[in-house]
Amino acid sequence: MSSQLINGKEIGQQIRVSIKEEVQQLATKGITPGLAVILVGEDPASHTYVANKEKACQQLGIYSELIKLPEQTTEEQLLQQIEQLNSSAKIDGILVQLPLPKHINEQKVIETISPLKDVDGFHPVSVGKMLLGQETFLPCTPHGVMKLLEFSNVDVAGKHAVVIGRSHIVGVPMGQLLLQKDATVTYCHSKTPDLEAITKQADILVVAVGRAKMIKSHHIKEGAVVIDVGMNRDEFGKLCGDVDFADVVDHTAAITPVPGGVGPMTITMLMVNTIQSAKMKLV
Ligand SMILES: Nc1nc(=O)c2c([nH]1)NC[C@@H]1CN(c3ccc(C(=O)N[C@@H](CCC(=O)O)C(=O)O)cc3)C=[N+]21
Ligand SMILES: [Mg+2]
Repeated sequence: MSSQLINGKEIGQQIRVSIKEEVQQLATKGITPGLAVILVGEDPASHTYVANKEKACQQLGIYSELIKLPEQTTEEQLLQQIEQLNSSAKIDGILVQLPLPKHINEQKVIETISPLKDVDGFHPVSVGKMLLGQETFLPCTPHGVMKLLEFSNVDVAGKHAVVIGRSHIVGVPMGQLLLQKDATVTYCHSKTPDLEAITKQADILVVAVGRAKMIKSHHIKEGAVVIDVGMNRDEFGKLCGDVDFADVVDHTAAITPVPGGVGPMTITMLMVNTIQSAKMKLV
């Protein structure tokens, strides 16, 4: 079976072209969207993501501030920094890169970010609105996956969508967004007794587990659409997903690669949310 490669880099760029036009429109009204990214500590993987976000901002004409804080930063200092950004007129979006050092309470940090600037969509107010289908900032990765499906002409309505993973950041909101597009949704996780029995029924399979190449061809129904949210290093140190791409690809109707699939879309959706936030200044 010949499979369609869902190219997140290309689709992301396509969306960025229309975002750039929006930024130029806003500029004529004296508005420059602004994004602040706070990075605590020295995780090298985090630095790569942050660099990609900075690049995207530059490319699009979004003002960006990168705030690097040392590993030993106290929770109190971090909360103060966030409050300063909450009241800054130049900043429309605030992203605190996760995970944070263990001595800092992540939930407290997330709840300190103003819901008006919560471009990650992680604040309980944003999550609640998302669940109710109200307008809000959607979490970037699941939102990006929905855009990938849309741009690849994958119909969601009436399909059986299986999500593996139940993180608050990806798995849980992913299932909800699919449900809102009228999919029948099943969640699988580490306590699911017979994973394959469920994934074999998936028309659309989204994998967000964090285990290199765990999904093999025996998990897949012939002709399924497979979305790989994983971001791991294989035994050679090469970036790879949760799906064994080489093993699975010929059984799929469409599949995302890693890299070049979901990752670039996550960043594009962060830009979309930042502009959505800046536009609230218009009314
Ligand atoms: N508050 C918060 N929000 C996040 O959205 C967030 C976070 N914390 N912590 C870390 C994760 C991870 N994440 C990625 C974004 C883009 C790529 C990305 O651009 N990946 C490229 C290549 C990456 C590479 O080459 O290393 C790709 O898949 O093609 C990856 C990972 C956002 N995260
Ligand atoms: Mg994320």
